[in-house]
Amino acid sequence: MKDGGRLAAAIEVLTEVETRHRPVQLALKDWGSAHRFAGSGDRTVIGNLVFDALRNKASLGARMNDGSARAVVLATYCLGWGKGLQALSDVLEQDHHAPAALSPDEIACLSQEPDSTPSPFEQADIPEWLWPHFETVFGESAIEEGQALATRAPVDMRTNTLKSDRDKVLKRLAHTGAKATPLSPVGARIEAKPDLGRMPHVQAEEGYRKGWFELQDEASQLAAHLAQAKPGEQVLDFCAGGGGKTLALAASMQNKGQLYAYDADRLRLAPIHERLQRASVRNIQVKDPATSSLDDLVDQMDLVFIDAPCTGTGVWRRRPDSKWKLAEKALQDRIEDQRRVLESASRYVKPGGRLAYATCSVLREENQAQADWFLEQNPSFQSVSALDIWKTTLPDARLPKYVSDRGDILLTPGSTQTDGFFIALFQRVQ
Ligand SMILES: C[S@@+](CC[C@H](N)C(=O)[O-])C[C@H]1O[C@@H](n2cnc3c(N)ncnc32)[C@H](O)[C@@H]1O
Repeated sequence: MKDGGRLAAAIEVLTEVETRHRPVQLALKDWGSAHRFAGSGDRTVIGNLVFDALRNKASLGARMNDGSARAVVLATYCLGWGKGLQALSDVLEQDHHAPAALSPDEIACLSQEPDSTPSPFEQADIPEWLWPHFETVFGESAIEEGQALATRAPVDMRTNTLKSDRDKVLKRLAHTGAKATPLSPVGARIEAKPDLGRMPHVQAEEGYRKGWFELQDEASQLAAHLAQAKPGEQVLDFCAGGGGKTLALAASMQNKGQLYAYDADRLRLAPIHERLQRASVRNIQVKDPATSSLDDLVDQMDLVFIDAPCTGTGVWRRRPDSKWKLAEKALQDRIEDQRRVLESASRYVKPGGRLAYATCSVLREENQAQADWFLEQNPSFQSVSALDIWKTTLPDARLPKYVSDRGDILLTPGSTQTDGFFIALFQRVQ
C-alpha cells in the first residue's frame, strides 16, 4: 500500500471508532481481517495514524476547524508527523486509493497558524469537562501534562528477579535498543519510535517466554516497589486483576511468605495462572471470588495492596480512545468503587500492618481526596510517607515533582516519563 491508501484506511477505522463506539484495537483488527492484502508494515502505519489522531484529536480538530476523522488524520500526517503540505497533497493526488484531494479550507488550515489561540483544554488535548480537574492537580503545568499524556508511550519491562537480573535482560534485549529505566531499579525501556516506526514485539523474545521479564510500565513497578513487600510477610493483592502487581510483589518477597491474589471479577483473574507459572511464583494462593472466602485473612495481613479500579486517566498514552469516552458519571462511579474497596481491603490489615493504595489516574478525586477520606473515616490508620521510602530505597532516582504534604506521590508522563500513577501508604496503628 502507498500512504494514500493508508490514510484512507486510517480515516475509515477512526470513523468506525467514533460513530460506532468500537474499541480501537478491535476496529483495527477487523479492518485487517477484511483487507488481507495489507502487510504488517501497512497495518503499523495505519495503527500509528489512528492512535496519534486520537491522542491529539482536540488540538488537531481546533487547528482544522473540524474534528472529523478525515480532518484529524490528515492533520496528523501533515503536522503531527511533519510530512508537510506538499507531501500530503502529492499523496492525495497521486494514489487513486487515497482520500479526496484537499479543499481550499483544509489547505488554509494546514498552511497557517489559526488566528485565535485554542482553548487550554484543546492545547492540552483533553476533554473540556476535565480541564478544571487538570488545573487543580497540575496548576501552571496543566497544558504540559495534558500534552505529555498525548504522546506515545515507551515499552517498559520489569525484570523478574525470581529468574533473572536486569543486566542479563538488557543484554538479551540489546538488539531492541532497550536501556535501563531511570527510576525503577528493575526496569528496562524501549523508547517509543516516531511517525511510521514499529515497536518490537517483546513477547516473542525468548527472555519473555522464559519469564525473565514482564511487560510493565515503570510507574507500576515503582508503586509495587514503594509498598515494600518483604520476604516472609503475609500479603494480599486485593485488586489483582491479570496479576501485574501480584508478580512484582512476589518478586519483592523472593517467593518467601504468603501472597494472596484476589479480585472481585473472576474473569479478570483468569490470565494470572499462566503468568504466575511463567514467572515461577510459588508462594501464592489465587482466591477465586466464586469459590473461596477471605474471612480467615481479616486482621492478618502485613501488607494489603490496592490497585484500585479507576478512570485510567494516567494511561491515556496507551489507550487514547478511552480519553474521549470518559464521562463525569464514570468518575463518580469509580470514586464510589474506590471507597468500597478501601473499606473492604483495609479490614485485612493486621495491627501494625500496611495498606498501599494506588490508581492509574491523575485526578485528585481518585487520589489524594480518597486518601484524605480514608484517613478521616479510619482513625486506626495513619499516613506513611511514600516520599520517605522513595528517598531511602531509591537513592539514585530523581525525586518526584508531585508530592502531597503527607508524602503521597503522583507520577506522570510529563514529570517522570512514566504512566500517570498515584500511590499513598498507610499503617494500621491499633
Ligand atoms: C486497575 S485494575 C487491577 C489491575 C491489576 N492489579 C494489574 O496489575 O494487572 C482494578 C481491579 O479491581 C477490581 N475490582 C473492582 N472492584 C473491586 C472490589 N470491590 N473488590 C475487589 N476487586 C475489585 C477489578 O475487577 C479490576 O480487576
